[in-house]
Amino acid sequence: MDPSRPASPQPAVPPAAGPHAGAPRPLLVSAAPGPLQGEVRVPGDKSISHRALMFAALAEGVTRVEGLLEGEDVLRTADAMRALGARVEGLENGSWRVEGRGIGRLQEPADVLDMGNSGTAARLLAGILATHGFTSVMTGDGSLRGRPMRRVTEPLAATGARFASRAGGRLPLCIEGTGEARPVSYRLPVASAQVKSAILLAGLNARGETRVEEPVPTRDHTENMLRHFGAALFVETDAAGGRVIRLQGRPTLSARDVSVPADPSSAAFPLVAALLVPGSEILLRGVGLNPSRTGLFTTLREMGGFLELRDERVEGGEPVGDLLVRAGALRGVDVPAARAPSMIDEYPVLAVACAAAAGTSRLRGLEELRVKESDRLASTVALLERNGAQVRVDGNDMIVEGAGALRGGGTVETRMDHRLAMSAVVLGLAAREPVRVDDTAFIETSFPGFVPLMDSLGADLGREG
Ligand SMILES: O=C(O)C1=C[C@@H](OP(=O)(O)O)[C@@H](O)[C@H](O)C1
Ligand SMILES: C=C(OP(=O)(O)O)C(=O)O
Repeated sequence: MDPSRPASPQPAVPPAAGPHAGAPRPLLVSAAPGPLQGEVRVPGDKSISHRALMFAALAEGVTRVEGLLEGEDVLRTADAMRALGARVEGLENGSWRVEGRGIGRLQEPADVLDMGNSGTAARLLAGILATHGFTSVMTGDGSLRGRPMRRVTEPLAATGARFASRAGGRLPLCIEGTGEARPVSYRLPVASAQVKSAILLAGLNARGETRVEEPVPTRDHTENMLRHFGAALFVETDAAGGRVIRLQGRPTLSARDVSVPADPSSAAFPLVAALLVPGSEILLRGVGLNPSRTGLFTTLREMGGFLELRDERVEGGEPVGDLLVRAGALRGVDVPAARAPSMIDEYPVLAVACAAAAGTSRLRGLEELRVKESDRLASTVALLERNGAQVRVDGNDMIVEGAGALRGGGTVETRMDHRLAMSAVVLGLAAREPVRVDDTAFIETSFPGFVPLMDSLGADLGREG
């Protein structure tokens, strides 16, 4: 349903000003000097962090958020909520204080809202802005300006909001919001938590019931957090696993404290590195285990990976646990398409694990990878091919011929894509020959402190500059 992306993910116009407008940060990654060992906690969950700031800004009262991801993507959301009149302050150690304004009471921003590299920030915010009675303009960096926005503007237009964008529905986007919004009823044509969330956020300031039907379940952090802040939200699940979500419009959201678990999508990188670097054993603490996010863990176990959950508990309404990972031989795997939403951001690093495994892997139903920070189907194929692995695309499936070992030796183009950059680092740590990564700067969008964290486990990155 989205207009096709340009063949090249290169920006049509220069990147917006921001940390990534600077010089690229290349890295040469050699095989880890020894086993990876130690205990770490990866940064806070990106999806939950964006939502915590947005809901807190729409709530009445003061919300404290603990463990917020202080990555570039989430800081863009913090800036946007400030520009809309909420008081958002970073305290110390990942603790944040947000003084909300209440639903429908955000103020017109004085300038263009720059959402940087973040699809989640842009799409969820579009939902909020659609049902506020002022006009705003949103842009992003060269990657985000290439990503489809019609998937949210089309359903949101049913509220009465109006949108004007660049050709193909791309940013910059002008949003003429309405304070008298009609509620939307929509069946998602694509499995996207961002689209679902944009509609629900718009529904907060619409009179009556907003209804979203998702044939394939996607991450449910928006639903959980809406309930946590006091909205009346009802979810029905059908026999095939599809869901219908109904939200009563114009609730009063009340400030509530939020505790953000460690991001399972970030944990994926040290996790796969530890499986692949011989002799490794690491413990990943406090990892989010919401079942809508754990597809990678299931898949790696099916490949024979040693992943042991310890001390499973509930923190801030989300299941979390410590994950013990031990290196060992992996075998190829067939990943069903229905699992894709629960591990959508983990395919590049899973593909690295598949290339190192023995036997063929088939990763099915990956059409959504084409519209991420880069065309991740193409960029993951290039990552593997440049480093001596055999891989091909068949329709929307990726087929990786695992050789039982990684050669390396390639230069990886990361294409403004943090997950590609981190997957390339993991590949380099487990390969025979060093891997050159053209730019690691974008890692800051989701995983600040990635290089020092990997070094604390013994990766010894950047030895050769
Ligand atoms: O809702 C969210 O927080 C996210 C949803 C996913 O995107 P889609 O909704 O496009 O699948 C995911 O790729 C992204 O990193 C975060
Ligand atoms: C796809 C991703 O994020 P977003 O859509 O928020 O840019 C990601 O983090 O892998």
